[in-house]
Amino acid sequence: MSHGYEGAELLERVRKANPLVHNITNVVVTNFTANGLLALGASPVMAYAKEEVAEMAKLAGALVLNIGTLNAAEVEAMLMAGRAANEAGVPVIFDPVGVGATNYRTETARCIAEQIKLAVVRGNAAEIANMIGEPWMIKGVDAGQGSGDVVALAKRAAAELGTVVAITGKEDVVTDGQTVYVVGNGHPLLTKVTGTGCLATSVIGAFAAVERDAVKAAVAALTYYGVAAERAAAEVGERGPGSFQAAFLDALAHTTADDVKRTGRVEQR
Ligand SMILES: Nc1ncnc2c1ncn2[C@@H]1O[C@H](COP(=O)(O)OP(=O)(O)OP(=O)(O)O)[C@@H](O)[C@H]1O
Ligand SMILES: Cc1ncsc1CCO
Ligand SMILES: [Mg+2]
Repeated sequence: MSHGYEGAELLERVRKANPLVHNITNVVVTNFTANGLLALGASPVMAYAKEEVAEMAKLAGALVLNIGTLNAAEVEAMLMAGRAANEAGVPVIFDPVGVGATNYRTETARCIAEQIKLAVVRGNAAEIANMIGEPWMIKGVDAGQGSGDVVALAKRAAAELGTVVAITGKEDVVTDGQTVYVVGNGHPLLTKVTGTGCLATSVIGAFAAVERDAVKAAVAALTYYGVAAERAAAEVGERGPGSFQAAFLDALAHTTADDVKRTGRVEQR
């Protein structure tokens, strides 16, 4: 799929299926995540109460867990939702926000990875390294980060976690520990809007809802996402992050399968 061809087909499947994506996510990105999923053509729902999360997770096409602003009640709800999703065969996607910054985050993330069968873990390089106890700077992830190192890190993480791992950054790396894909699309303005990583994780959820091969789903999602970002950046020109955020939501809605086919840059490593 060197030209994003398979990913293009998957984008059409997402839009046709309009999958329900159940998010238990952080308070910073909730609205942006819901709007991004709507723009894509999926159906977002946020539900956090332990009285309803299991029921909602079973209804959904995918469950997305994000520990960005975690607390004890929410972690309990995530585990309940995750177990219900696992029982119902609903793919669970995990975003280990800020793992390594505090012991609570690190312990919680590892607990979720141990107790819940995860389809994809999506984080930046520092978060993925910290998931498996490897030292990695929390800040300055992009500084001098050779993609070769990130590929090796992603493979180690996938092997240790027993799940597909997606590391985002200048290039996105997706692997099940064996096959590795690198997505070249994206734009630096994505790093100037909060929650673009979190939304990427939820978009992977929408693709995983219609494609059981989690590597394919994650590659297709991130290619589409990067292509949309490039389109938005071209539209905003010299204007800044605020304009980009709005243009990016528009681009998520307007980016077509054909755009992905033409401008997607995916290579197998
Ligand atoms: N330097 C860059 N150039 C192009 N695209 C980038 C760059 N850095 C990140 N991206 C893209 O930005 C999106 C978010 O990835 P990133 O790794 O920044 O997530 P994150 O650190 O979890 O972000 P957040 O926690 O703010 O949501 C991805 O689609 C990724 O490809
Ligand atoms: C800024 C911030 N703080 C906790 S979560 C979050 C959004 C990025 O994930
Ligand atoms: Mg993040």
